[in-house]
Amino acid sequence: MREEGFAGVRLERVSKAYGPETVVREISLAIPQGEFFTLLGPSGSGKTTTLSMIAGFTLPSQGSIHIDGRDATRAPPRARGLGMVFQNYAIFPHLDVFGNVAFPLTVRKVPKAEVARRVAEALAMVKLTGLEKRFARQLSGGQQQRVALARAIVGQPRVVLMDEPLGALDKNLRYHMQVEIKEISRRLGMTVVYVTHDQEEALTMSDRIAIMDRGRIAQMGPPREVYERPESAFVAKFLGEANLIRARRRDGALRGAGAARFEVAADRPGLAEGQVFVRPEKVRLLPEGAAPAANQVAGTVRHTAFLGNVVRYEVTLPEGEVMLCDATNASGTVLRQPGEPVGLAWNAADALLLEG
Ligand SMILES: Nc1ncnc2c1ncn2[C@@H]1O[C@H](COP(=O)(O)OP(=O)(O)OP(=O)(O)O)[C@@H](O)[C@H]1O
Repeated sequence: MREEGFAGVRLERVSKAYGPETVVREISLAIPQGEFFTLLGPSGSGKTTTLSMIAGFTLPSQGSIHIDGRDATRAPPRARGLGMVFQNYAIFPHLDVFGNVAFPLTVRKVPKAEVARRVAEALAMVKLTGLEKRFARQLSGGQQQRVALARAIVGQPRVVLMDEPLGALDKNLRYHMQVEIKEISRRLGMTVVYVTHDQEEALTMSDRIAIMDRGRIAQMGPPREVYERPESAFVAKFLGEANLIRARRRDGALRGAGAARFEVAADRPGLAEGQVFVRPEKVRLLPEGAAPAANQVAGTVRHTAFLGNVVRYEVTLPEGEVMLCDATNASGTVLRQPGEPVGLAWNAADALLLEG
């Protein structure tokens, strides 16, 4: 049954329980055709289970799944028309590169000449032309991963599912493959549902990210939005380093860290106390100690770490809280030493008040 108006992948209040344990709770989402959508979350948060329900390997306990306008909730995996790439490549050891990539076509009995043409195209796309006769054991990890990718796209599926496909690769190759996967998916206009626990990977590749926490979607949005505008301390901390400074409302103003006054973007006057969130790269070191202006705190350098492009300062605030400040390593910057008093400042536009 085709639904009006929505190509892509849609989940409607999907849950999965194993015995008494519910591991995915009422997830609803709509991934439009052509979107690169990532499920990001800590281990055990339900990412793989969700992807597996979209793939058809796991049946939802409740809810429905729609692919390309059709109710696919109970359709067998092969009827869903999806491409898939999983961790550890899982390319067939008894087939050469050509055989591996041709596999989805040969099982569908596609004519030989067309198989040859489409395999050649897919291999060109992942830059493996010339390696058709090699077997898995004669390929590097990255090359095996490309074979898996070529196999997933050779049937020209509209939707491709990927579960930690780059998990086994080293950092450089990982980055290279991230760019390549993103580029290929854009060129082919594919919808990609991607699972990772690597926040940098999610930020780099995705059009939208859903951050999962114990079977639920904690927040969903474009990378920049979820990074800069987290709605909870969980999301703030999961997506990189976050300062979360305790604050209470007194006489209409937010105060904390030695009575410093805080101003935030989009204040929530109904919240009597909470945590002020600001990313370390938005925090500046003041030339002298803190002046009595809003969003300035006085502290003592506890530790410094040279990270190459930035110097990370850990600064202890009056009540013992620790704040991180990533100062750019511009030439001529004088490093502050542990034990030195410093002031820290940030803009209200870069700060949020979160519950908790
Ligand atoms: N077949 C199963 N039977 C019982 N429990 C399961 C089964 N599969 C998964 N679970 C549980 O469901 C929860 C979610 O698992 P899932 O694999 O979806 O998490 P994940 O976010 O993908 O984690 P990871 O990043 O470690 O792969 C976990 O607590 C897991 O133990």
